[in-house]
Amino acid sequence: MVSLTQPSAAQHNENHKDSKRAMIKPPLARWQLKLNTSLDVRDVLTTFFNGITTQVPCASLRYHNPVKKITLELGAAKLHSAKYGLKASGYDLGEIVFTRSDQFSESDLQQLEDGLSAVFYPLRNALLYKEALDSSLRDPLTELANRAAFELAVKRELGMAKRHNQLLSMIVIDVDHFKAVNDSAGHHAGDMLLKHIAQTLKSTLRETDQVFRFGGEEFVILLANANLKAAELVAERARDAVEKSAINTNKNAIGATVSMGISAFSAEDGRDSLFERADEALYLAKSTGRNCIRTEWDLLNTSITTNSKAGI
Ligand SMILES: Nc1nc2c(ncn2[C@@H]2O[C@H](COP(=O)(O)OP(=O)(O)OP(=O)(O)O)[C@@H](O)[C@H]2O)c(=O)[nH]1
Repeated sequence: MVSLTQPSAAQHNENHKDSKRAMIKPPLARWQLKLNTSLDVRDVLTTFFNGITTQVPCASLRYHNPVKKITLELGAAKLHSAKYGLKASGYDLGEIVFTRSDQFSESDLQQLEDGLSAVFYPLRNALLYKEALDSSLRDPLTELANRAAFELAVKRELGMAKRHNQLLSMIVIDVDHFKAVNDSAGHHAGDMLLKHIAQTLKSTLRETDQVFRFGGEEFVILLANANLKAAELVAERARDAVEKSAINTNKNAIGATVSMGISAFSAEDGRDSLFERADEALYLAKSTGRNCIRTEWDLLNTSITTNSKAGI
């Protein structure tokens, strides 16, 4: 049984509950049938919004789910609103607010409620699917996006960079002498340190920068709209933060340093060439002292033969 709560029923009065409901349900409208054809939250809500506005004219729909951190706005908000909390059998799906210029009548509100009953399960399924998708793209130890997420992101970012002639930089990061941490402090401490490094890296980045656990003790950062110089500044901030931080175990504090290699997108680049140059620069950083940053420019000035370290 779906229950719709109205946390701040802008104008909805409880009396409508007394109004007689039709005993025989009308056949489902075409848009209601379509609700089950997508598992994308925005698609489901867009289908719902387009459908419900054919029955109850609305200027906008705002969906807010604080638990899943989703806020969607369809249309442009107007003065009058009707707000519903979506809850059923243990599921709290957040809230939906409809707005328009003139007040909603009792019969409008009734139709909105009927429509919300139809969208509840399609929306729940889309949220569950998103959750499953998100978890398959997240590394459980560090909670960073994982390698599969990296492959999707790099494809998307390269496409954007090519289409719109935008800048894109890649930073490949490897923890220095990490094997020694495992060997001396144990795997559990190693895991805690990796988790800590992941969070330290993330904390030095902007919301729009993307950091991934590429594998083992390797991370990758993708910086949209950043050239090599800008990426170097970001990398130096992250390197410095890792060097200065440590975790406390029962016995002592354990710290680490990281080495980094950077490449910047150019028109002829694909995923592999961009990654290879960053990876070669990382190898150069490893072979010239560690705890430092090298860029693809540095590769031009060195005669060191590079072997791919992080691999593809
Ligand atoms: N605890 C822990 N260790 C990991 C994990 N993934 C990879 N490792 C370890 O990371 C270590 C990487 O060692 P190496 O590739 O030899 O490199 P390194 O010791 O960091 O040395 P350099 O990269 O040359 O500075 C190995 O001992 C792996 O077992 C993990 O999830 N947890």
